Amino acid sequence: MIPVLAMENDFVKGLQPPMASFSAAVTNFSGISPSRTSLYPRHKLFQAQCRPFFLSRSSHFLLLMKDLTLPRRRKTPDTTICASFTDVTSNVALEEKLPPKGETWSVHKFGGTCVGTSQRIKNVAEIIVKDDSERKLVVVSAMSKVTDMMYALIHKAQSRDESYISSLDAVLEKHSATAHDILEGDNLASFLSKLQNDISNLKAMLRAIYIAGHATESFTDFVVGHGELWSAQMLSLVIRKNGIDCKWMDTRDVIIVNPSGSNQVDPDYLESEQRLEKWYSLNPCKVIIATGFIASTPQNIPTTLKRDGSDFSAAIMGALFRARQVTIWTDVDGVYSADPRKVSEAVILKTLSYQEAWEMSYFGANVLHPRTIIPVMRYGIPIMIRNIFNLSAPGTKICHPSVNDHEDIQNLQNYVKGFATIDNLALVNVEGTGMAGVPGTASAIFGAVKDVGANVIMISQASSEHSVCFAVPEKEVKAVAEALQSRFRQALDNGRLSQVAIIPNCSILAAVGQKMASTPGVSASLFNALAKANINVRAIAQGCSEYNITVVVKREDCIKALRAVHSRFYLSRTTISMGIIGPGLIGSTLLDQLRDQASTLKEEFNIDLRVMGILGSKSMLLSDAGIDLAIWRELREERGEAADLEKFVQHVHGNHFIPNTALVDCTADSVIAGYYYEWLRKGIHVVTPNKKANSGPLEQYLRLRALQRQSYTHYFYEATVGAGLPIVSTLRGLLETGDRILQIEGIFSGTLSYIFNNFKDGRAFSEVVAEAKEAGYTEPDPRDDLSGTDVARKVIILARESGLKLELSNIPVESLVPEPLQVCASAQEFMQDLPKFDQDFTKKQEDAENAGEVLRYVGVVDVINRKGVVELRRYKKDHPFAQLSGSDNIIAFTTRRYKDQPMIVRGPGAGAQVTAGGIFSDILRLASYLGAPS
Ligand SMILES: NC(=O)C1=CN([C@@H]2O[C@H](COP(=O)(O)OP(=O)(O)OC[C@H]3O[C@@H](n4cnc5c(N)ncnc54)[C@H](OP(=O)(O)O)[C@@H]3O)[C@@H](O)[C@H]2O)C=CC1
Ligand SMILES: N[C@@H](CC=O)C(=O)O
Ligand code: NA
Repeated sequence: MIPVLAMENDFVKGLQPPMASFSAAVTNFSGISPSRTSLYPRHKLFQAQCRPFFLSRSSHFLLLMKDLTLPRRRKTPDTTICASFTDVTSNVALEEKLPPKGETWSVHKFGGTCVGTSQRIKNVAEIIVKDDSERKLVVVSAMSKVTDMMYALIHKAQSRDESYISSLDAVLEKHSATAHDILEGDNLASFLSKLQNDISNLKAMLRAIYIAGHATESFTDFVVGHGELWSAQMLSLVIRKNGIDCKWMDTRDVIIVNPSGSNQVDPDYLESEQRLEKWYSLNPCKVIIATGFIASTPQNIPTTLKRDGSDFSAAIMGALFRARQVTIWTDVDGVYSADPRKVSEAVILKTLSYQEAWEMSYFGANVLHPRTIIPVMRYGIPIMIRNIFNLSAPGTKICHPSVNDHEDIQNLQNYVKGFATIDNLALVNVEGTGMAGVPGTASAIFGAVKDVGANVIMISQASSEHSVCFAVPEKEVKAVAEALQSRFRQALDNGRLSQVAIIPNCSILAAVGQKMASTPGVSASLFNALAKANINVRAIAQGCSEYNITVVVKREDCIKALRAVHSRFYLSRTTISMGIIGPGLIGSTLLDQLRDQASTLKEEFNIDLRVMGILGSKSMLLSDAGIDLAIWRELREERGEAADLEKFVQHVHGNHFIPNTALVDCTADSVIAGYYYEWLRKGIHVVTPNKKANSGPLEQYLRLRALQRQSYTHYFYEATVGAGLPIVSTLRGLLETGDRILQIEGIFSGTLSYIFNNFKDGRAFSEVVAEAKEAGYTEPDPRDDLSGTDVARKVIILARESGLKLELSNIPVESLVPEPLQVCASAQEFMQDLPKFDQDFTKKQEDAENAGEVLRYVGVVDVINRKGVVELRRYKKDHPFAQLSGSDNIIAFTTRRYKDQPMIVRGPGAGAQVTAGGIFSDILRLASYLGAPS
């Protein structure tokens, strides 16, 4: 029995060749006789030429027939027609060899890019060969671009473009070159011969299409499916070369589908299963390389699985084999929580439920097409999305959610998996009092929409029933509006409907997640994030499916909205947008420390610090996603712009996607310090080593601290005293736990400590000062250290912290700056002239030395007497203050609890590393206040 399967009726346009000749031609060729004799009785077949154009177990034949009865003036289809047949009669006695029961099969699908080059085909083979733990069915797509090339052949042929011939040569060349790269000997020869044969058949078929000026759907499907046939054969030969028991499968022999609506097909599982059993009985093996994308109709006409066909093939095979797992190999690490081109923080999702994957793909995320999920979902077979170019990435697993997935209510990511958007939409709002309580209104509205063939993407109706609002693609909205105007003309005229309004330029933002909609707080967080980003929501829809909340926003707001909601659910609560002001010695050291520690903080503590801007006195560098701190200096050189404090602050804080902002002031500038109040009021946290704010005018200081206490905005300044030493925090700890400070006495200047620790053995004072400056201990202007001002500032900071209301001017300070140098115009001039006074300092030092004492520059906060003092004192050599070295600070807290023995903190109190470390630990303190784990 030979059913004639593919006589293309529309192609031959009613042409009816005499069956006798037709039949004879077929019989002649293959020794098989057609069963239907009623075909083409009116026409005379002039010439029939049959040859197999693809040989598999089902042989397809190409029949070129010249029909003499066609009127001469008709150019198309001229005198040649085509038909394809499938021989399903050669009923070879089948041994019942089914895919072995009890054996685990896994299904793998490799897309076009995975088999795009010879090397990639080898890589795929390696992945398959390496793991022999289970039997595998491997679905392959055509090599990348080949399917497009094949469609182009059809297009060219039917548009009578002769270049289809050279394009076909290119197809041949591509596959032949690949085969030469990966195959050898008999394998190569047999593949090339099949390839050559296919190409000459295709040439004949394309010629027919060229003549006809038309290609039917099944002809097209037949031609385009060749890419898969060739890639599957090549891959199977490479795998067999590795000694693996491997066969290739033309899935047109196995997967049977029925057309189901526009550009869709439904698999016939029962029939496919039977065909698989038959196929396997003839081809038992451990590894099957199957063609993706192509299938047959129940009448054995070649067809395709349409869009995303190879994924669908894999899913169908997964279901037919009851596979342990279906792995879709692609070129991305998995499914992202949002489009990574729009949201740089998008993350790869570890798991998705089938429904979530479904929803995400509906909204355009690069996930499996919903229909590819259905076959495997039925059997609960997990789908893995893996990156063939990054085998270390675990990928995304699509499966039934585990019961534990929803236990952790705190972790909102369990509820909202991802976000997706659809652009170019318009909202239609049908409004009027006449709609309420009138059955059939919705039906009339959507009936009118259906009549113009528009696709309704989202619907929302308030329970007051006064308006129905829905979204349609922008390009369809005009027709929809006209249809509604016409359908409701009367209602609009008599006022039952007040308007049919169109809101153009809209986008949909969808949040997708299992149980999201039924979990308290999730939608609140979503809308809160949108509100914070100042995004107006035009319409809302939440299906009862609970997997999706959809909002409509203005198109220009869409990416901003997407980023805002994504950050809300995916960024750590301790993501901080930071602006570093003053990339001098301390600021640049801090940036380098941040660079070195950022990934550890993110991975281990979930603290995500993003430097969004660096501001110097002349130039600044801004970034939207965070400056690459490995190259911040180069970037500043290349892309720096003129410094603008207002723009800088707006940039760092104006980013709605990052929940927290911190400005880190590493200048010594009192003007910058003057902004702290305003920043704190805006909710910007401030961290600084700059002493100017806390030692400035008392009133300003008190205002600042009062604001800090009232708000949840934080202000940290540990490095202002003792650099990285825990001085401010120690004092706070004492005070907050109810201790009473009596006195704080210490060496507060790293510079002066260094100078007096090293000013001995006949060394010149000026030389040691230069050393301290060089070591980075001094203030930007070293006179601030030598004058005692810097120490006085520290004394004031601690005094105020202890509750004393003192001004800087209340602290008597013994300056070490020689009187004549107090008027020097610059720090440089001061350093130049300082040697002139070396003798005076040497004298002081020798006097102390002769008395068995050392010079130490100390500061004292006398809390009992509510005063402070800064002076050069002499201490016996066995005094703790005499034991210091380097830039050591030493601070003794005498308190009610530490009265007999003061609490002492000692260690290096100046220098770039320790100071930047102190600022860094303030930043981390801020992160922990914001909720970072301890
Ligand atoms: N050195 C130390 O051991 C310690 C220092 N500190 C404090 O750290 C701070 C920084 O000191 P250090 O790094 O040594 O000083 P530097 O002079 O090396 O750096 C100061 C930086 O601030 C920048 N700057 C100054 N004014 C402004 C402004 N208005 N806007 C933007 N940027 C400005 C400067 O920019 P530009 O270069 O363009 O002029 C420079 O980059 C000081 O407040 C100091 O008291 C605290 C504890 C210890
Ligand atoms: N210049 C200061 C630096 C720290 O505040 C010092 O020397 O202590
Ligand atoms: Na400190």
